[in-house]
Amino acid sequence: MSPAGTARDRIVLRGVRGRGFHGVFEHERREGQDFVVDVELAVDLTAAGASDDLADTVNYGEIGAAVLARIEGEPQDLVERLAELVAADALAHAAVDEVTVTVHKPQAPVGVPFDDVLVTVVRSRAPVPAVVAVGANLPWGSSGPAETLASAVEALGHHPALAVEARSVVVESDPVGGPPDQPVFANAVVLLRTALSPASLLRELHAVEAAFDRRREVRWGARTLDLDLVQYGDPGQDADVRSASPRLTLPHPRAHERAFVLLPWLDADPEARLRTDDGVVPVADLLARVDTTGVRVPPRPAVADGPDPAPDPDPDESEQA
Ligand SMILES: Nc1ncnc2c1ncn2[C@@H]1O[C@H](COP(=O)(O)OP(=O)(O)OP(=O)(O)O)[C@@H](O)[C@H]1O
Ligand SMILES: Nc1nc2c(c(=O)[nH]1)N=C(CO)CN2
Repeated sequence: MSPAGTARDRIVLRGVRGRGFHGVFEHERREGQDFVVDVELAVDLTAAGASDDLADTVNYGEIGAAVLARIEGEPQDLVERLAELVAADALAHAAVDEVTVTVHKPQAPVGVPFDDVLVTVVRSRAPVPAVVAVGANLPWGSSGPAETLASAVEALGHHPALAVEARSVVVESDPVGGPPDQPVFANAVVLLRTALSPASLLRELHAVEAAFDRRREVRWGARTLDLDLVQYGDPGQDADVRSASPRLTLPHPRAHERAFVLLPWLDADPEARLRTDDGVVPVADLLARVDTTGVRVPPRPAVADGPDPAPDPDPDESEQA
């Protein structure tokens, strides 16, 4: 059974054939032979089925071209290695949750009559860090925005495919953009770890929004809950996913200029870094560049109960003394 949140739909490309120079023996490296590759991708096809838009799925032509480039590319000793490289290429697509790759080597030097020799690898994603910005400025039932954020983070923590690693302080922030006269926002940032693909993670975030009655009527309008995927993967290791698709843009295109994201993010992770047009920049530096006047951090609760502080001297009495 697929792990929770992992796509059950499939895109299958069979029999991509090319001449390669992979193999352990010198004559294989010199003369080359045919390699045939099958690829099966686990991708959620719901959005593409509804929109009829190629941007909502994985283009099998791109997958085929990448497979052929690997077959014809740098020679590897083992078909296992070739399969591993094809699998890694497929998992670089933001919509792919899992991949199964079979490499056939029908002219392999087996030494006996045979039909085919093949290896199959099944690869899913290793868990990676992801950063989610949460916001709310409408009540949800009897719950105020800050309470809703706490419940939403709890819901994320209960998801079997998500681990909540840290959560920030909840800040109060003046609305940025959107219709005038909106209520103030509660904003926070959550650090997750997940093996879901970016596309599946966004789908699960949307499901949590829907559970809190999120409605999309006006751009940047008031909302009971908003969950934005700010970053997927670690840019410090050059291992973050970049995507220009309007359905899922990564990193989030406005995070670097939003004090209501940067300030709580720095609270949750003082070492945080974000990829921007200027490269990978510490969030502390980005925060220093933006206007933070509309974002208010609640006072920290006292560490321990102690005696009440001495009252301020009454100014009238001091004057009389
Ligand atoms: N990184 C991302 N995180 C969340 N949604 C994204 C992202 N990139 C693209 N989107 C798309 O943006 C669309 C609008 O999302 P949403 O209604 O949450 O926007 P918003 O929160 O009002 O505005 P903003 O994107 O400026 O935060 C969604 O349908 C989603 O597919
Ligand atoms: N203060 C504040 N302003 C916003 C927010 C938000 O979460 N907080 N979200 C927006 C769209 O996501 C637009 N404007």
